[in-house]
Amino acid sequence: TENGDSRGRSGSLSAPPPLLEEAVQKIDVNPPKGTRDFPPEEMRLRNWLFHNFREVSGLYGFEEVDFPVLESEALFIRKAGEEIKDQLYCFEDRGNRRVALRPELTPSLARLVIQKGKSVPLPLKWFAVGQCWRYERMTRGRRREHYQWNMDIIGVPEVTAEAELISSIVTFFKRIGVTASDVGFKVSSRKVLQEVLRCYSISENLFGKVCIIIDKIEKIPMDEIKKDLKSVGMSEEAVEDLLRVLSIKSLTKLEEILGGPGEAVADLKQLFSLAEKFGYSEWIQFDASVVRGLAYYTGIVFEGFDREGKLRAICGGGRYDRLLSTFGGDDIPACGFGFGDAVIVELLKEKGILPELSLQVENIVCALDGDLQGAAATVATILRDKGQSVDLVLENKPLKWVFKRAARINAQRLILVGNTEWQKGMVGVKILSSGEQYEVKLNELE
Ligand SMILES: CC(=O)Nc1cnc2ccccc2c1
Repeated sequence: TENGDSRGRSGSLSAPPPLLEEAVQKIDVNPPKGTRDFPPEEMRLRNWLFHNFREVSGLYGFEEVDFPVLESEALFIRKAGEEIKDQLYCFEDRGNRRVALRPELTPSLARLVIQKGKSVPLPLKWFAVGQCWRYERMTRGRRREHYQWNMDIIGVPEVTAEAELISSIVTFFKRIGVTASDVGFKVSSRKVLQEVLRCYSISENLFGKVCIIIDKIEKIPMDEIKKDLKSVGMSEEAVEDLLRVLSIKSLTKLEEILGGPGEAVADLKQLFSLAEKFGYSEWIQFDASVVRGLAYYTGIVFEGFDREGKLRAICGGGRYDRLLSTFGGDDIPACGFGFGDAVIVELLKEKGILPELSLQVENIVCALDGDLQGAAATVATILRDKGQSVDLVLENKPLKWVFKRAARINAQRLILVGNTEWQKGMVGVKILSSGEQYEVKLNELE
């Protein structure tokens, strides 16, 4: 304040405290249920994770895209009974439009591909990192938002696309110190399911529903799975046969049971041979029980799991060749994956390999007395113009306070602007790690 009194306007005894227009009731300083704030430490970890997402995407030649968090509800209305649909964070906006906070990114990506149409030559390799939402009854105390890294290849029907995507996730894991003994990928194909259902002449439109029921195999009791499968129209025999096929863990066995080489086995054989060439064979295994909980997958599906079996799926994805056509687009083949920001952090904590990320400022600059505040600002600007980070002390503080702050912000150097030095066009420098102290001409400071 003008009179230099740091007590603020109502400091002086004469004037009464300013009347508040309305009594401000204490607001809840916590974020809404199921959501998170990102204070500096958490934000450093999130930035580190997203930086690795982006670096890997770049290594694979993918381009970043983004979409609104708010989408038309119609994008996510699917009739296969997915959990993601009955947890849709949807509402009617002031224009009476049915809208939703996106629960996943793939439908938005499909919408953008169709919108771009012929103007973007295929194949497309796009990635996105975006916040996704769900409205869960808080009974389960689970989060209502998380960030997902998605990578998608649009316009490639061959299994080389899925092999490339899995390779990119392996690269990501290796970058952050996660190995093939920590995690693996269970890989299967929904064509396995298709071939079994076809033997029982079960209609295609049941396909999505059956997948969603099977995805719950490890989450609900087996007799409930059987009941659900019968309730969508499968016979006792069909259910038994399907469950037997789903327990298969070897491709050779699968080929026997399916009575010969079909598309499913051919795709999977090609994927496993490509995995060999990419050098990630030890990371993947065939597991017929993997179907994933999204109705639109049509072929290869995969999910990253922790080998100790303590955590939920780390990531998941697969081929979705029909999604674009269900949105009225052309019949364009596509595949992709989603990688959430929650389980991976739990895994890193479990493995004790969370990165040490601290704030690192190169300089802290402070004026040794009040009338040198301007000079300190000049010094800060000189350093900043050279690309050096500076924490400029903005008030008249005792040196003890400055040293304490320098330690807290992990400053490498303390630049002291004092009268005697300033008169000679110099500043004091103290290297905080070694304690070494010297004076330097302002124009020689680098
Ligand atoms: C472990 C976790 O936080 N999962 C999570 C959290 N929020 C979501 C929000 C939308 C869709 C899926 C979600 C999944």
